[in-house]
Amino acid sequence: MTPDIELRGVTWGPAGGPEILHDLSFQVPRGELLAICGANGAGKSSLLRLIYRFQPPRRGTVLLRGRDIWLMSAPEAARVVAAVLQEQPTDFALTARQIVALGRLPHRRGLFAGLSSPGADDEAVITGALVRLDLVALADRPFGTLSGGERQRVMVARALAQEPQVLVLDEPTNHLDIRHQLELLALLRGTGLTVVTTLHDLTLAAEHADRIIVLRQGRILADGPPERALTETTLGQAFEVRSRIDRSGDRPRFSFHL
Ligand SMILES: Nc1ncnc2c1ncn2[C@@H]1O[C@H](COP(=O)(O)OP(=O)(O)OP(=O)(O)O)[C@@H](O)[C@H]1O
Repeated sequence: MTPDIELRGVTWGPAGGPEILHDLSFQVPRGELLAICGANGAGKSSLLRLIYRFQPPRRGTVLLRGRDIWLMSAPEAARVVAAVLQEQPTDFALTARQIVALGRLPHRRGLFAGLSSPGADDEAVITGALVRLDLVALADRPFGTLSGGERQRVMVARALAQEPQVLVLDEPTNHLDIRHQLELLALLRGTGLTVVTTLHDLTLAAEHADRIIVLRQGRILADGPPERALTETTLGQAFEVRSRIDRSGDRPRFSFHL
């Protein structure tokens, strides 16, 4: 089966700046939950921006379900891939429901598509996303009055309302308390969608990801199931710390030292 995402020899750097991502190649099969881990500045967010069609590679190709993402229109790509980013919208006066409704825009057709109000089908999808993220009681609250964790859940609901096949998330557990972190990862798993997410929390990544790519200075240092990708050696190289992994229990326990 064609992988949902494929990078072929992808290199990226900002215009006029140095190369940040170097010759990356990998595939993400349908339904896989892939976590991208690595130190600050390793290139994780830059990599995600290539996958949700925000920035084109300098060299190489990003394919979405076998098609070059830059040969797709922006709405076409947005019907396949939705992103939950660290930056949140600044239109604080919109209600949670209105923000989630923005997820329907790529599905509207016609000249004034963006201006028309949602139809009955859209409303059902929007309500479904609010229910899944436990936001019904907050649906009519202005976004600006919500807590950081509540806002984060609204952004995930907006992405689900987009009805994508691929979800890309940048540190989605930031701002979430432990219960909501676990719920979010269970929810991501339960969607059956292809998920690519950055995660700083290695315990969460080890427990919930099918596969982990460890990035170091814009290169793939390790790529495989958690127990193969997260080893004392790779973690030592990726984060420049001494690490110990205790695998005696039913889940790995990580400890780190300078
Ligand atoms: N548009 C840009 N212009 C200049 N430098 C950039 C740009 N985007 C990213 N960089 C640089 O590329 C490197 C990788 O950044 P990126 O945000 O991808 O790292 P990251 O792994 O997501 O880090 P963090 O864990 O801190 O979020 C950093 O040194 C960053 O300053």
